[in-house]
Amino acid sequence: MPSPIICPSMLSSDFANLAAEAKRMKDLGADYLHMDVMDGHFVPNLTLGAPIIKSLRKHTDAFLDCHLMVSDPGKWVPDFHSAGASSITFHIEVCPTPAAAISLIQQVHSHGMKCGVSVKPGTPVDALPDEVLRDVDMVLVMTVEPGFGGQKFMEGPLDKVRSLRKRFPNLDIQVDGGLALDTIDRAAEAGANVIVAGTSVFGAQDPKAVMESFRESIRKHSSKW
Ligand SMILES: O=C(CO)[C@H](O)[C@H](O)COP(=O)(O)O
Ligand SMILES: [Fe+2]
Repeated sequence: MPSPIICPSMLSSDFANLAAEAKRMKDLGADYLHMDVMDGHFVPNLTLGAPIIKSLRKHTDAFLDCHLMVSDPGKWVPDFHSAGASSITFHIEVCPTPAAAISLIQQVHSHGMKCGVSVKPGTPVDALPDEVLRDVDMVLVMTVEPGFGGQKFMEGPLDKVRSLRKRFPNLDIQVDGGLALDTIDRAAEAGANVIVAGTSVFGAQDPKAVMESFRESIRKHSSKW
């Protein structure tokens, strides 16, 4: 049974103190640090790229879970590898065919990184065929439109989580967007075990308690998956 993996989204951290924020989250129990990479093209926002990952890597041995919201992820794989990224999650919407997705997954793996594949809220689960899912380490089901932190959680995408969990009982299924104390149970019940949260963790009085509640919710629901 997949175990809980809690990933604070550094998008909500104080970027001017990124190394200290990373250490704080690790010390409070984070499993992964989620790094939102946006190119101003695939999504209408710009955030960070490989140079920031490289700077941060000098200060932490944390698992850097890089969510690439970019139109041409393959172009950036070598840079993220050299920078010290632990994993790359790309969006299936940028792949013209399943073969293109499989080739990208192979490229990421050949650079020694884990690879995830993500779907936007409006993308059907059929966009993720078995031959793609067999090759990935994680699937990311977006529960907001990618581009910005602090948005309202969307319930609809949880049907995709349910269907993926039925098909792949051992797969790491990540959800991202609007995860908080009032939404975690729905995501965990549906079958998500990897939780990204920015606003609800960084905005909390007690981020450690929030992360521990997420973990508890997954433990509670995973026995019924
Ligand atoms: O990928 C993202 C946005 O595209 C972020 O990871 C996500 O929005 C996290 O922020 P919050 O928890 O505040 O919703
Ligand atoms: Fe993200």
